[in-house]
Amino acid sequence: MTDIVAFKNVIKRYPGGKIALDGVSLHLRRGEMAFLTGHSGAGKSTLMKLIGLIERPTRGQVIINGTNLANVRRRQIPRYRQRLGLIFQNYNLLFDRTVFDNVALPLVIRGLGHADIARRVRAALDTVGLLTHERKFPVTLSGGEQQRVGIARAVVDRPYLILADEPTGNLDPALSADIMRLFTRLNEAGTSIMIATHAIDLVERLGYRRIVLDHGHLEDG
Ligand SMILES: Nc1ncnc2c1ncn2[C@@H]1O[C@H](COP(=O)(O)OP(=O)(O)OP(=O)(O)O)[C@@H](O)[C@H]1O
Repeated sequence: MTDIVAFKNVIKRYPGGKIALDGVSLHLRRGEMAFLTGHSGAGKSTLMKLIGLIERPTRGQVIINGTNLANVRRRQIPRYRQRLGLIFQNYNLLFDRTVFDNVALPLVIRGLGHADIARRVRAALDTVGLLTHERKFPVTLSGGEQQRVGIARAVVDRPYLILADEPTGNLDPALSADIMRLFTRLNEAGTSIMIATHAIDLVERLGYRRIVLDHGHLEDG
């Protein structure tokens, strides 16, 4: 089983009638990194939401790491999501907690011991280059640093798949390039990654696979 993500003829129709994905079949192989691009409204976020079980497909199958998501019941969703690294444009950090506590959150929820948490949080902060910032509060960090805290939190529990929706949407080109390099390194360390982005120039420079959506249809992939 080499696919980490498999979509089989997936249709997503929102209440109200909008068809956001119209018969999408795609595969992301274990260890692969790919960029999801396409015009605004093409269906990128919808595709990500189906993987994150934030939405369910109207028809078709979504199979993640060998699990058909149709078989994941509502009460099992938090546990399912624990092994995904979800990264968003607006970082979703807790501003009343330190960098360390933000990154530690998934491990605290999972009930790990203090020593284990400290070791893993520091390893994740080291990966994103923020080891010296662990006692700071997010508000004192730049946008790029805040996004790196979000990435550290997403990778701290060793996800098998990182899903990033517009991770550089609020960053200038230099910081965006930094964040993309960070994803490249995480991928080289073995994590499968899918990144939805409008930053076509960056994607082209990096030379990874592009999955292109156009009005809910797949162009390539
Ligand atoms: N909850 C919803 N209810 C109804 N329609 C929705 C909902 N979410 C998205 N849509 C519609 O589905 C289509 C695809 O939206 P989606 O957010 O997946 O696109 P996108 O490619 O991520 O766009 P963007 O690049 O602007 O974020 C759009 O027409 C959008 O208006």
